[in-house]
Amino acid sequence: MSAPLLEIKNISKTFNNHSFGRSKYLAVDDVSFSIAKGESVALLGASGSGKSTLIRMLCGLEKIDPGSGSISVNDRHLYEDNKFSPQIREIRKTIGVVFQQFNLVGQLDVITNVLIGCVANKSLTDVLLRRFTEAERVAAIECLDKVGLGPQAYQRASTLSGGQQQRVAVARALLRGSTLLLADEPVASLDPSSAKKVMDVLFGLTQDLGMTLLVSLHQISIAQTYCHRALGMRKGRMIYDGPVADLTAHRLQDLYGSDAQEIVTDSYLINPSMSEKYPTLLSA
Ligand SMILES: Nc1ncnc2c1ncn2[C@@H]1O[C@H](COP(=O)(O)OP(=O)(O)OP(=O)(O)O)[C@@H](O)[C@H]1O
Repeated sequence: MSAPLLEIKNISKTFNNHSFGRSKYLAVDDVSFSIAKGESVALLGASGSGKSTLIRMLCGLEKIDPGSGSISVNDRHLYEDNKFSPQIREIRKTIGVVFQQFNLVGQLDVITNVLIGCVANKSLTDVLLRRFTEAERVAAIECLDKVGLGPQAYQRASTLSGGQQQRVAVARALLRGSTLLLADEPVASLDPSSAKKVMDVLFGLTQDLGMTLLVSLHQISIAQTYCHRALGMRKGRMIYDGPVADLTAHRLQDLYGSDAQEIVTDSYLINPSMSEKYPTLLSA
């Protein structure tokens, strides 16, 4: 296997839980894993298991607990001496993030939403006045073409479907030159057909452009269709790291507890062939 693009060692995240006096809540508990360049990996786990917190830590939106470990992307560390590395802006440029919420400015056209992705290289005034060079516009259209949205470049973002808006978010990551894509439940609020288009784009990019993908998902069938490997979280701990094909009914029970039945039934609606893999869960 090639050298890891993303390497995580023993990271933890503790939140102050204000609802219960001064108690602390360990949302991510001593997690370690690595992902090689070009891999597509599914991040699975029940609601509240820590997937979003982990993704937010990997892109530097959430700080890891002091002294709890390390995160490196392409051999560059996000943290040095418990602080963000001086190179954090450069490292962040190599990481594209797609969230469940579309995060586009609905009143702006699609191309401007993509160009906002190069904001790190421009002054705020240039961005607000939409002062982009011809070369930047051409590059943005190329990225939109890669996600199948070139013809929609001058349409208002608010007129796009949810799945199209997710693909604009992917085009934005492409324009930034990101080599690592982190997607946090990117298809959770989409119908099956739009979800398929978004996953086709995410997976196609890892195949065609050698990008690396970590995607959190609720539907096992989507993980099985697009990813060879899965990471599984339960109560903040990483309890599974292996082939998606080896996620037996027993392992799903470990991951999802009493929700395993519901997760498999939801996936079955998208992919009826699940009945062959999980007959016991589906007939329960
Ligand atoms: N800012 C915060 N302050 C306090 N607790 C938090 C905060 N963010 C997350 N948590 C808690 O950490 C735990 C993990 O949350 P997280 O959102 O990472 O789970 P998840 O696996 O992504 O869930 P879902 O699939 O529902 O999005 C939850 O119990 C959540 O309430």
